[in-house]
Amino acid sequence: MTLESLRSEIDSLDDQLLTLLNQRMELVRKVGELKRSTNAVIYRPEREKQIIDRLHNQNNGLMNRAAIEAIFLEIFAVSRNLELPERVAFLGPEGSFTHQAAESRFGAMSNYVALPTIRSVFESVETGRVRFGVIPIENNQEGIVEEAIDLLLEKDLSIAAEVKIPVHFTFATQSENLADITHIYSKDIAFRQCSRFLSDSFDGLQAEMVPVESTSKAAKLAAQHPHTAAICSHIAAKLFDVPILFDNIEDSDLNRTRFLILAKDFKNQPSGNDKTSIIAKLANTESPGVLAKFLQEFDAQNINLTKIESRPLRDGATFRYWFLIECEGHVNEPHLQEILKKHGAEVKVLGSYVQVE
Ligand SMILES: O=C(O)C(=O)Cc1ccccc1
Repeated sequence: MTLESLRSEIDSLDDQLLTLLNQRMELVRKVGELKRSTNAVIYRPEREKQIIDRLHNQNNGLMNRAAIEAIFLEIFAVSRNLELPERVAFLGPEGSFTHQAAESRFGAMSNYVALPTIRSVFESVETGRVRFGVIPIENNQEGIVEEAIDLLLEKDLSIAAEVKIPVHFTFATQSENLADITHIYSKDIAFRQCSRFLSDSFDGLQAEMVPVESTSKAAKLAAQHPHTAAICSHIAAKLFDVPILFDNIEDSDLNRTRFLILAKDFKNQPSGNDKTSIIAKLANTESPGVLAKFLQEFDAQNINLTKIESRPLRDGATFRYWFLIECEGHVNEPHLQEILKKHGAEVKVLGSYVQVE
């Protein structure tokens, strides 16, 4: 086959793809009309998972699961945005890891709003200025983002989905010499994930670590101030035009961060592979065994717990805590309902959503 004929075959396949995509959009539009008449939600992560699973299982071509997922998530996002452009807020500025997490879910066509703090993302979802908000929640090497966990208690939002992405850090600065750097900007959890690089490179030097709201804010600052540096994403360093001195400075190359997609009053249908996040404010935790008995109820119902985090209740001068608990399964399942019914107002479900590997 000549190059010419291969190209013309590709062109003809592209024509067919375009026709098929337009037909698909038509059908999605009809689904949208039906949904609007019943006020149902347009974003359905569990339905998207079902479609990707089905395509992956029947696939016998060159495309692997990641490729199928990348292309179809974009098709889903384009379909939803033709219906009703979704406004999605994220912890900005542009180029943050949260921005990457948001784009990996909502595609290139959504209407993005970069906000300066995690709190402002919660508030814009709360007030309805945006439909979805994306925030970082924890890192697999360094643990939780405290501010995000505390806001889950303070605000009344639901978790619609989780996203996990690998995180690699770049050291960017206008200085040619490390000894000239007076300040290094980054997000607190990013400093923790690069501690070995920092102690090896800045031992004996004077640089001050300055925590700021996000790593892309750090890049923006490093672009404005010559004798400073940022620990940020490669994308943010490029975006704000800060020269890159080192890439991949994280302590662990298995570094991953988990993000949550927040929405107001959002409920997913069961997908068959779900996770549920619960806030537990247990009464009488001064008495022995209250927390232990609560956790045993999950064991008794054969429910696997995947996370427990305690955070201060901040009710006066006491040392009392609330717990963020995550378990496998969907809130509609009877064994989880048993526990929830028993505890009434002590527990609040933040959401059941597709569990991501
Ligand atoms: O600061 C950012 O870019 C964020 O999105 C938060 C964050 C920081 C460090 C690792 C992953 C996410």
